[in-house]
Amino acid sequence: MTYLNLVIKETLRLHPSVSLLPPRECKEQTDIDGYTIPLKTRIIVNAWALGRDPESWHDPESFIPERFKNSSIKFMGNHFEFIPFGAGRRICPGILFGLVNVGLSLAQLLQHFEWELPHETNSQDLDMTEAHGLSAAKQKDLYLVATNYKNDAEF
Ligand code: HEM
Repeated sequence: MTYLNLVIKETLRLHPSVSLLPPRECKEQTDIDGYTIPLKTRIIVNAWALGRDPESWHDPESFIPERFKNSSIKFMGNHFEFIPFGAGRRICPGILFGLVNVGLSLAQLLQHFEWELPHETNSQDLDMTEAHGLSAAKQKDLYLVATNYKNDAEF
C-alpha cells in the first residue's frame, strides 16, 4: 500500500482530476513578480501546470512515484506546486474519502487480476494525452486484458 500511495500521488501530480481550479476573485490589489493584479480580478489557477513546473520538479514529465518517498510535499494545500485538491478555504472537503476510494479500488483490481496490454500492443503504444474538459480524461481509451489470478479460483 505504501508504494500504491506513491503511485496515486504521482498520478495526481501529472494528471490532476481538475486541471483548472474553480475561479477565485482578488480581494485587494496585489503585486506579483512586477505585475499589478487589480481588485476583483478573476484568477484561475492551473494545477496541471504547477504539477509539471520544471522549477519545482526534477524531470517533471516523467512518471516517478519514488519522488514522493521521504518527501515533505503533501496535497493538503500548503505546497502550491502540488494542489490536486485545491488550496485555501475552498479546498476539497472530500480528500480523505476520495483517496480511500481510489486506493481501495486500485488495490482490489491489482490484487485480483493480472493486467496485460492487448495482443500486438506494447507500452510505447500507450498514449497518455489528456482530453480537454472540466475533469481529466484520456483522449484515447485505455484497453487492457484482465486475467483472474489462479489463486483466486481456490477461494
Ligand atoms: C480523488 C478524488 C477527488 C479530487 C481529485 C477532488 C478534487 C477537487 C478539487 C481540485 C476541488 C476544487 C478545490 C479548490 O477550488 O481549491 C474540489 C472541490 C470540492 N470537492 Fe473534491 N475531489 C475529490 C473527491 C471528492 C469527494 C469524494 C467529495 C465528496 C464526497 C468531494 C467534494 C468536493 C466539494 C463539495 C468541493 C467544493 C468545495 C468548495 O468549493 O467549498 N470531492 N475537489
